[in-house]
Amino acid sequence: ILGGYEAKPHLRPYMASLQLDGQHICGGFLIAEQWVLSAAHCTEETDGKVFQVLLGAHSLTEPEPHKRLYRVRAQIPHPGSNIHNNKDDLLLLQLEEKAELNAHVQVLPFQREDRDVAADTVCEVAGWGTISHSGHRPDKLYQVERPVISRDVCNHRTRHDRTITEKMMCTDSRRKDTCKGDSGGPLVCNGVAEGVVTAGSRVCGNYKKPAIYTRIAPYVAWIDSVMASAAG
Ligand SMILES: O=C(O)c1[nH]c2ccc(F)cc2c1NC(=O)[C@H]1C[C@@H]1c1ccccc1
Repeated sequence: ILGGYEAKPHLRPYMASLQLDGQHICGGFLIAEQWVLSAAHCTEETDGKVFQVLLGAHSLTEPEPHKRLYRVRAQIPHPGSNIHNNKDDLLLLQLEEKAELNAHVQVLPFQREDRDVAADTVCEVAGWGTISHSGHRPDKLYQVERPVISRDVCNHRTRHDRTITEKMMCTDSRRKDTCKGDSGGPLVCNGVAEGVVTAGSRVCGNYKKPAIYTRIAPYVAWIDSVMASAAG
């Protein structure tokens, strides 16, 4: 998160850190007791290794009550996701067991109505991604507020030049922005997850390259069917 600030501990009890060998790789969030939603690109370069999911954390390293690392039973990338573009950049992770819900571990509702969030709506995004252009990796969760920008503005040839589909949305990236390591986390507007930070490599904090999110509402049928089919 660039240009943001340290989050109040445990006010975002849905936040997940996807880890490999104890290292934060991407964000994610709890959408059901046994399911985390993240970004499919985060599984590239992991050569088939399965993530572990840290829930209930504020600090990545310090011992905290209710902080717990969960094993993952299944990782299901959206079938349309691929390494060449940001399309269908979603990943569902089924935890080995139902997460123990408490004040620090909670599910975040996601938008089920497929309608664009109005431009200028101020949403919030949090993560353990880089907090400086030099790539400093924080130990604590950071957050920032960002206004939604219209798809037409985001698709301008000087911005993302017609690559933003109706299944994506954008936020202004002038100074305050998401960055590497924040991918997979939720864009929260009025308390509801509307988007997932895309994990394609992207410059951060440059107003010419707005942040891109996969909108969740267009994928409700896929999410529900995967969760229903794998129900324990
Ligand atoms: O965050 C992303 O956009 C992104 N997209 C990817 C694609 C493949 C892939 F193998 C990884 C990623 C990845 N995450 C990262 O590189 C994480 C490791 C780096 C990081 C940054 C800040 C703080 C902690 C750790």
